[in-house]
Formats: sequence, structure tokens, C-alpha cells
Amino acid sequence: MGYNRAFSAPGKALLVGGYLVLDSRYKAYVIALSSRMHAVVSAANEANAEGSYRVLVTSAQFNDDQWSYTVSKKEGFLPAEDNNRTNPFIEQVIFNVFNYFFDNVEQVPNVIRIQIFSDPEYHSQENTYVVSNKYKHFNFHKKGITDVPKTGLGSSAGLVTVLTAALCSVLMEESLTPLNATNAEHLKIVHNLAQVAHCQAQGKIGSGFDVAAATYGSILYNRFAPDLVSDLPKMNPKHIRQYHRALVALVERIDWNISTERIKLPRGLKLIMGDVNSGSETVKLVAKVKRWYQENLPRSLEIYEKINDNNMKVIVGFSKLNQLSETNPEYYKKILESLIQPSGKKYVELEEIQDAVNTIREQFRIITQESGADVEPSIQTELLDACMNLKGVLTGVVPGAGGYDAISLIATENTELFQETENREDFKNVSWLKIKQADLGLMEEDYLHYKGLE
Ligand SMILES: Nc1ncnc2c1ncn2[C@@H]1O[C@H](COP(=O)(O)OP(=O)(O)O)[C@@H](O)[C@H]1O
Ligand SMILES: C[C@@](O)(CCOP(=O)(O)OP(=O)(O)O)CC(=O)O
Repeated sequence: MGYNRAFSAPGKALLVGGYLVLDSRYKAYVIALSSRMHAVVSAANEANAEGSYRVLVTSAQFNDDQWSYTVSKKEGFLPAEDNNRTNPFIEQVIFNVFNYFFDNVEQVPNVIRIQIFSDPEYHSQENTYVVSNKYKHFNFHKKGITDVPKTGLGSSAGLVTVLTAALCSVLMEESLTPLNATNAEHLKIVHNLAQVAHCQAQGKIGSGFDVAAATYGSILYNRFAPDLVSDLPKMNPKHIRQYHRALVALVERIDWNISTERIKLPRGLKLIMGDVNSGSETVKLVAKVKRWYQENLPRSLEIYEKINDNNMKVIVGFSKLNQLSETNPEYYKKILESLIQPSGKKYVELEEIQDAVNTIREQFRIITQESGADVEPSIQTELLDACMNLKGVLTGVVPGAGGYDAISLIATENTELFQETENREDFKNVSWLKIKQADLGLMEEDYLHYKGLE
């Protein structure tokens, strides 16, 4: 038996804290999703050029996309793709993981094969067929990964996180404590390496909430200083150890000052995501909002502070509901029932959250108008307002960067929006995604559960 392991990591929805989370002063409420990215890894010694390693990454679901990289210590582990194919996310993971384990690569098997799988909700499901076994089912597309539309659940962050875990597991195999996805120190190593790789591959410094959720699950997140990653030295072919030293210091010794406090939606409530099927470009939205912010100081700061005050009200409101569900379950049950069958009685515990979300949305509509970035465009306003009249819905937002991608609702667990909105003209562009809040971030899977899916 050779070396075989598998890992998975969840997608994300940023419910509260969009844009503000780019600044480390502000916190965001991030829900990890039941839709996951998976990496199945095997490793063996095969005939290979002396001192070089081959990392073969396959994405069978996307027209058998494949990337075959060769790396060697003397080249600073800079990956060269055998067929000149590029996938910056895969490249940066290989580069960073090998450089991190710089002194411990001698015994590592020289061929590492990794199969990537992604759950169906990450991508448009048009023109797909399902391949399944007893444990898993995946959608297969006729096109390559770059030609299939995404739904915005964070495929690259999930990919980078599972790939980092898979490669770390192989490179740590010789160490005293093999990679354990429940060990806090190991999670920190995977998280920090994945953040570095993701930032470098994106070529912009996002807040990293997506990689943090992929690693830690649903969290209250605040970001690290962007300089931590951008200050890493470039790989210098004459001093290949320099990058290793800086990376080890960054991953192990420097305090990133991030928060990854675990959170859970209030008991009895669930997340519902509707894919709106149009697509927005986060990078462009962020650039426009940043420009607006700089050009409108100090008023823009006041708007951000107002949004933040209300973000915190939502976060505290959710946590109060969770407490209430334990201290006064009878009363809590009535509160939730009022969302399904309005009796005229108002519950301040719900109104506080609804009012805070309305204020946040109002402020984002001001930003939308003034910046030209469609954070909450009017078509999404109409949709969210219509959702507020559906049975069981507590509140709803355009998640993350906003735009035309999706809507996220928080509703009672028994809410069945599919039936309620079927055949309704105002919901004709919405497809409800089959997702739930996930309990775990990165986790180990049984590699045998992927047999026959490749
Ligand atoms: N299943 C996969 N196999 C290989 N690469 C993938 C896969 N899923 C995502 N990627 C990589 O991530 C990129 C998409 O990243 P990005 O544009 O940041 O989208 P997202 O918002 O979903 O993270 C793809 O172009 C590809 O390089
Ligand atoms: C604007 C943001 O704060 C949130 C963007 O959230 P999305 O969920 O829209 O993210 P993408 O998957 O990258 O498109 C930028 C950030 O925090 O990186």
C-alpha cells in the first residue's frame, strides 16, 4: 500500500462585514458551507530526475484538466509546468509548501498525485452529468475549469486550502507528528501557508476571510496586516534559503493578529443561498468602493463606522438568540414561530437584528449610488424585500462584495422557499442552492470514498 489520504474544506458566505473586513479594525461574520472542495493525495517513489519532484494535479470533473509540475530544491522549488499550462493557485501552493519544508524534503516520495473534486454548488450545473459512488457525487463538466461559470462560494480558497493540507501531509509524513486536521498547531501551519499562496496567486490582497473559513469553519474573522505577505522576499535563485527562512518566521513565529473565533447561526435558524446567475467581479467592485472611500473622507469613514456599529448589532443579536435558546427555550420557540405565523406580536430580539440589517443595507445603497459599484443594485433590493415577505425569513443580504451573484437569507429551519417561490415571476432568476452551514473547516476524509470517481 502506498501513501493515500484525502482532505476537504468548505466554501463560504460572508454575511456581515463585506468591504469593512479589508481593514483589520473591523470584524466579519463568515458562515462556512456544506459544499466542499476535496483533495485526494497519493505519493510514491518512481523513476525521476535526481533531486526533482513531480506534482501531478488532476481535476477530472473539468474535462480532465491536469497540471504536471516539476520542482527541485536547486531551483528554489519554483514550479515548472510540463506543458506550459498555468494555474497560479496550484503553483503558489507547491512553491510555498516545498519551501516551508525546505530541510525535510530528502525522504519525500518523488511523485505526488493529487485529485481535486468540488461539490456541485461551486459551479453552474448546466451541461453536467453526475458521477457518483456510495459516498459522494460530483458534477462533471464538458469544459475546463476556467471556462465554467462559478457561483461565488470561494473555489480558489477551498482549492488552495485542501491542496496545502494534502501536500503538507506528504511532506510531514517523515516528521514525528504526521499532519492531523484536528491539531491546532497543524491547522495554523496549513492556514498560514494557504493564505500566503492565495494572496500571491490572486495578485491582490483580499481580506483572507475565505481561506480562514475553509480552514476553521464558521468564524468571526478579522484580517491580518497585508504587509505580512507582501513583505516576503522574492525567491532569489542565488540565495534559495532566504525565502524559506522568512516563510518559516511568518508561518510560525510572527503574530498575525487575526481572529478566527468559531460561531454558529442561532439554533433553529438556517442559511439559505439563492444563486442569481449573473456574476459580478469582486476586484472591480472593491476598487470602486476603495476609490469612493478615499475621495469622500471623512464622511465615508462615518458611513463605515455606522455600518460597523450595525454589523456588531447583528453579531450580538445572533449570539443573544443562541443564549436565549438555552436559557428560555419556550420563549425562544415562540419567537421563531412568529417568523412563520405572524401574530402581530413583535419581538425586540428579532427586530434589533432586522433593523440593524436594514441600516447596513441602506448604507450600502448610498455607497452603491455614490461609488458606481453595484454593491446592492436595485434589482437585488427588490428581491431581498420580496424575500422578507416569505414565510420564516428573518433577514437577508447580498453576501460578500454584493453585486448580482447571490442572495443570502437567514430563516427558520423548516422554511421551504423552493415551493413558495416556484412559478413566481419575481423569483424566476433565483436558483436556491442545496447548502447548509457546515460544522467543520478543514477535515480529513476517507480516501476510499473517492474510488471510481476519477
Ligand atoms: N476544481 C478545481 N480544479 C482546479 N483549479 C480550480 C478548481 N476550482 C478552482 N480552481 C482555480 O481557482 C480559480 C478560480 O478562482 P477565483 O476566480 O478566485 O474564484 P472563486 O471566487 O471561486 O475563488 C480557477 O480559475 C482555477 O485556477
Ligand atoms: C469585498 C470583500 O470584503 C468580500 C468579498 O466577498 P465575496 O464572497 O464576494 O468574495 P469573492 O469570492 O472573492 O468574490 C473582499 C474581501 O474581504 O476579500
